[in-house]
Amino acid sequence: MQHKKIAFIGAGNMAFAIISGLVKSGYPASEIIACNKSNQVRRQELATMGINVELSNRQAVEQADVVILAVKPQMMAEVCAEFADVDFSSKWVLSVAAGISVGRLEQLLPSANNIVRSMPNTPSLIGEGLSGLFAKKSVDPTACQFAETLLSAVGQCYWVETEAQLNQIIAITGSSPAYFFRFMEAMQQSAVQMGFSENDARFLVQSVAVGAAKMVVANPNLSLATLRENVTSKGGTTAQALAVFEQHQLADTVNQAMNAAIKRAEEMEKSL
Ligand SMILES: NC(=O)C1=CN([C@@H]2O[C@H](COP(=O)(O)OP(=O)(O)OC[C@H]3O[C@@H](n4cnc5c(N)ncnc54)[C@H](O)[C@@H]3O)[C@@H](O)[C@H]2O)C=CC1
Ligand SMILES: O=C(O)[C@@H]1CCC=N1
Repeated sequence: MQHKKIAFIGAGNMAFAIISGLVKSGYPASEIIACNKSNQVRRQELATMGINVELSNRQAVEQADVVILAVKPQMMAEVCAEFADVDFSSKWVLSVAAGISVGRLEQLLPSANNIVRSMPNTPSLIGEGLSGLFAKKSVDPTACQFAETLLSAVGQCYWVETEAQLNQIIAITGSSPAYFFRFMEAMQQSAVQMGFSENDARFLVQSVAVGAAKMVVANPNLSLATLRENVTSKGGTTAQALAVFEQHQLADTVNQAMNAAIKRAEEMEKSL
């Protein structure tokens, strides 16, 4: 990848995941600037990795070829106001924020004409991320390519045609690591109630989660339904467990949850 100067505005969980992946993939730490006003421990951690740590968002932006907006959506307007008058015409912008549309970013940074919106996820921290990407047709293809190469350092990329689809990606891959964690948490709680220690319950649950996920990947020709059916002996234990999920309308619950995530992203787009 061409080594451009990249400034991360906000260096919390998501930015740290991307920065770690970039450095691991060989991107020079000296070409990365990270700005994180409120977390001294994180700044120290970044400095130890050889990242240039800046306290001023504006100074970080001024030095950069590529600006990655990685603050909480609720902070975005306030943070962009600090450098709204910087000339962005030769800079590329990559936002990872949920619920901030390209149109809104164009308002916040009027001279920016190459804005790519993305929706990464936290498995990026271990190189297993999935990032949705969206850009208007007018955006420089080299900026799109750079964004894709950058996010490929921490996982896989998936371009969407419309910005509305990026909100769907939030529900499908951005928020969803938490759905799986919640499910595993519930299984762990149940195992603890049976008398297993927290540690043993976690070991058992995480082992099966990894095994099940690897089976999905290893068997692209088997549908998820077939993989489920292969576990489910007629009149056996799994059938009884799955029947309880059905009684409680698992599929409908998941559908409602994912639509709630999309609705929230749309509300944020209107209010932020
Ligand atoms: N956590 C996740 O799974 C995902 C998060 N995102 C997006 O990433 C963005 C960041 O989220 P997280 O990393 O989870 O949040 P976070 O709270 O871990 O990180 C935000 C960071 O911004 C820093 N910050 C606050 N005010 C600042 C300011 N004025 N100037 C510079 N830095 C400032 C904070 O110290 C904090 O470390 C959000 O917009 C979120 O929508 C996107 C995909 C997944
Ligand atoms: O919960 C959120 O709003 C962010 C976006 C996707 C994951 N975390």
